[in-house]
Amino acid sequence: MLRIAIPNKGSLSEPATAMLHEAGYRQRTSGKELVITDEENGVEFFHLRPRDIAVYVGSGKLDIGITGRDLLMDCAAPAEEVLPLGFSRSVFRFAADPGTASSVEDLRGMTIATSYPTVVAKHLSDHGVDASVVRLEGAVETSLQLGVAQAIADVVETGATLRHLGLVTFGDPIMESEGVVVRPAGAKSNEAAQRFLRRLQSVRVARTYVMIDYDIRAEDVEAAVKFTPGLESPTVSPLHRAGWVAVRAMVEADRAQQIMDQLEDVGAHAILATRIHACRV
Ligand SMILES: Nc1ncnc2c1ncn2[C@@H]1O[C@H](COP(=O)(O)OP(=O)(O)OP(=O)(O)O)[C@@H](O)[C@H]1O
Ligand SMILES: O=P(O)(O)OC[C@H]1O[C@H](OP(=O)(O)OP(=O)(O)O)[C@H](O)[C@@H]1O
Ligand SMILES: [Mg+2]
Repeated sequence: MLRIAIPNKGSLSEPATAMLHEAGYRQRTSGKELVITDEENGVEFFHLRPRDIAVYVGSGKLDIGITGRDLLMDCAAPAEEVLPLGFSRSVFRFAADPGTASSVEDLRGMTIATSYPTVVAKHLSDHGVDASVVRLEGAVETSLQLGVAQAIADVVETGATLRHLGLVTFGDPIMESEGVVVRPAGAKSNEAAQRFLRRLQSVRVARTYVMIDYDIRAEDVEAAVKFTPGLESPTVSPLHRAGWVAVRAMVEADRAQQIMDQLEDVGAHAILATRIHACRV
């Protein structure tokens, strides 16, 4: 059985579970189930704290984990990212009261509060900045008001928390993160692990593309397929109505509306965009 760690709570939990469900794996029905066996797929899921996942995987106790790239970096366990998953995206940044600092160099001699002390210490040392790092579990922004630190380094998703407190970010982003699949560093590839990765990859592709179908006069098809070249080549089939064809091709979901406008302009009719539930390409 493939033993896989998945986040039991927090920002990663719900999107990770949704992706695994789409990939055809049985998921827990109650938040209290900590270990789930999916006999049919030969997989056992362990619901663990996101911060602990790379530690378990790095120690070799579990074969695979889903966690955040920033959490992986912060725990410094011998685990490595093998597949980015595209959800729980965030940017990790310095922030402070306006006027405190404008670059990482300005932090020399200051105290920085963060829940990711390893990531911050490495960034400071990479920039040759000598500063203190205080580790806090959460609500890191409040440490400024309470005088525990002069600056913070924290996850910024929408920026609403910082705006609410009148804080500003400064310096280059420390890192960009998203949900990732991790394996023990240097782990040998095996068929079960590869199959799991292929399934998740197929969900990513299915989410990235939509299927576009349209009807068009045969003489206009060359103009239209320029906008819908497909992954290999679009499917063009004859229609019962003489002189007309139907075209089918995958396009990037975030460009679908723009492409539909272009297809209309070259004479396409009955243009449909359909979500792809699963795919192997
Ligand atoms: N708004 C956000 N707040 C916190 N983490 C976020 C956010 N958006 C994305 N993430 C990512 O989620 C992971 C952190 O998840 P984690 O469960 O440890 O913290 P959390 O979602 O803040 O939950 P909690 O604060 O309840 O522990 C990191 O990889 C982080 O980059
Ligand atoms: O940019 P935003 O969309 O405002 O999101 C970022 C905020 O969300 C997280 O806090 P969380 O709510 O997880 O509380 P915590 O600090 O206790 O972890 C993070 O630590 C920031 O404070
Ligand atoms: Mg949090």
